[in-house]
Parts: sequence; structure tokens; C-alpha cells
Amino acid sequence: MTNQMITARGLTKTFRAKGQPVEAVRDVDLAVEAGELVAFLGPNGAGKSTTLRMLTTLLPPTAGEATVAGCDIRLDPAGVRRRIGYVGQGDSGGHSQRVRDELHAQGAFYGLGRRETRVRAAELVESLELGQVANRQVQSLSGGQKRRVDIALGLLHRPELLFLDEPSTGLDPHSRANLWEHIIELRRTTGTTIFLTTHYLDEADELAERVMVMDHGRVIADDTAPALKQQLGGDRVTLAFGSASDAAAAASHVGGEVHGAVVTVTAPDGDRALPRWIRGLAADGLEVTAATHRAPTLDDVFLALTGRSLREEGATPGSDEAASDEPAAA
Ligand SMILES: Nc1ncnc2c1ncn2[C@@H]1O[C@H](COP(=O)(O)OP(=O)(O)OP(=O)(O)O)[C@@H](O)[C@H]1O
Repeated sequence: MTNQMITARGLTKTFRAKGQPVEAVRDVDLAVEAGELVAFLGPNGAGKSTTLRMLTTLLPPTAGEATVAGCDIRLDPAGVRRRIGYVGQGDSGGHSQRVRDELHAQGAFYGLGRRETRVRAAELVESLELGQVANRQVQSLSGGQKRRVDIALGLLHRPELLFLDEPSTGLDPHSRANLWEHIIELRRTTGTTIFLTTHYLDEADELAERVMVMDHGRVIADDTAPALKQQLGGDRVTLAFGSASDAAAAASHVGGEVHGAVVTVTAPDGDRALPRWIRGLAADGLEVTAATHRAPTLDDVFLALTGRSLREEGATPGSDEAASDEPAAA
């Protein structure tokens, strides 16, 4: 039997802005099992934060139902809040207290005894490597250190489930990698279920066990990153020719799209097809002057699903795995 940590059916949120309805989340179904690390990926305005805010009882749904950590979000919001940790987008930068005092205050907020709070705070200071800064004011810390303090605050009461809303946004690549190491280590040692939102394709791809892609308020894909890429991405092969007319003639053999003198083809086994195509085209007098092959990315998945690129929307700031489609010399 599976142990569901989050289930949602028909979750919907419609805001009103300037008298007009804004359908932020539309009829979303979710199922997250205990212990999973799930990334909710999508462009700005897709509805990720609104979904998280409903699941964490910060926002009432317009329609639909959800159970989080065994509690109904409408009937037992206090039960949900006791069992979850939530780290929103706003960071702890404004906090003027020292890190350790901030953690102790959080323990008191959750009704933990003084001794238990101190033990737990010390554990988190150690596991999130905050020892060096534990006596500094939170507002004096770096962005990455502040996010680690936020995560420690979210985990103080030992929640079964941790929601993180864009934990790494605004961090430099080194701090992002460091934060992720901590998140993964925490998950490994505590088994806490983690449900997070991100814009970063590379993070979702490499680190999450399951990726849910959201667009215009709907979940449009839900699987492991390799499965999504296999089903929807396909390898990207580009072939360059001496002229646009050669490219057009080649496309009639191999399919794909023509941009000037370059043909781009999406194929499940592009690496094996590429030498075959080059030989076949040469036999027809069409010389490939340059070629590339690359494995599919989650952006290809998003493109296949929506016809748009997440990158074009500027939704992947700092994404450092941007793959070029410019062909190199063959
Ligand atoms: N309080 C509100 N009133 C009106 N519209 C809202 C409100 N909150 C969110 N929206 C709208 O709902 C849609 C979804 O917003 P949401 O913040 O959930 O998206 P998101 O995927 O989390 O985006 P981001 O990645 O930028 O945080 C957007 O069109 C947003 O403008």
C-alpha cells in the first residue's frame, strides 16, 4: 500500500484582478508519496506558488479538495500546519535576530520545550553547516546562508513534509549547488518528503526524483525527468548545408525543420541516425558541412508540450546547462 503525503483533486484557484477573473490554478490533481522529492517546474505565472499556498493552507481554494500529511486542507488546516514546514519566496533577510535566537523563537512558536528546541536547533545548525554564522544576525548573512536558515526554520518542528517555494532563486550557481547538497543530504538522513517549486530546468532535471510541469494553471506533465525526456523530447540533431536549397532538399529526406541552411530534427535515437543520414544524403549529392547531436532536455519537453521554450520566456535565470543548437564542424 502506498503512503500518500499529498493528494489533491480538482484544485482550482481563481483570483479577481481589476474585476477580471484570473485562473491561477485550474483543476489540478496531485499525488505525492511519503519520502519523494518532487519538483514543480514552470514559467513565471504558471500557478506554482498559488498551488503551494493552497496546499499549505495559506490560501483557500476556489474549488477542489486536498489532503496534506493526512489532514484535509479545508477541514483541518491547523493539523496540516503542524505537520508541514513551509519556506516561502520571501527570505529571512529582514530578521534582525541572531541565527540561533531565530531558531529558538521558532521552536517556541511551535510549542516545543526549551530543551528540545535547543537540541533541535543545534542539530540543524550542524546539518545545514550554519555553525560559523549561528551567532550572527540573519540580515548580515549571504543569500545562500539565509536560505539555509530559512530551511532550518522550516524543519525545526520535524515536519513530515517540507514545501520550498523557489529555494534557490537569486543565488549564484555555487550557492545553489551548495543548497541542493544540503537539501539532498537532509532528505537522505531524515526521509522528509520535499515538494519544491523551481524555474531552473537543470535543478529539476538533475536533482528531483519526479518533475511536475505546470503551465497556465494546469499540470501538463508528471513523471521522472528521464521518462519525460524519452517520451517527449527525443535527441536533437542539427545538420548544416552549403545552401538553403540543399537544407530544404535534405529535410524532405530526414524530416525536421529548416532554418536557413540548417535542418533540425528530433529523433529518439539521433546518435545512431546521424551517421546514417550523413551517408544517405551524401549519396544524393547533399553534403553535410557541420552536424551536432545532443540529448533532450526538460526544455525540449516543455517545447514539445506547449510550443514555447521556457528559456525564451526568461524563466531560467542562471541556467547553466543551456545547450547550443549551433552545429559544430562535422
Ligand atoms: N493575489 C492575487 N491576485 C490576482 N492574481 C494573482 C494573485 N496571486 C497570483 N496571481 C496570478 O496568478 C497567476 C499564477 O501566479 P503564481 O504566483 O502562482 O505563479 P508562479 O508559477 O508561482 O510564478 P513565479 O514562478 O513567478 O513565482 C499569475 O497570473 C499571477 O499574476
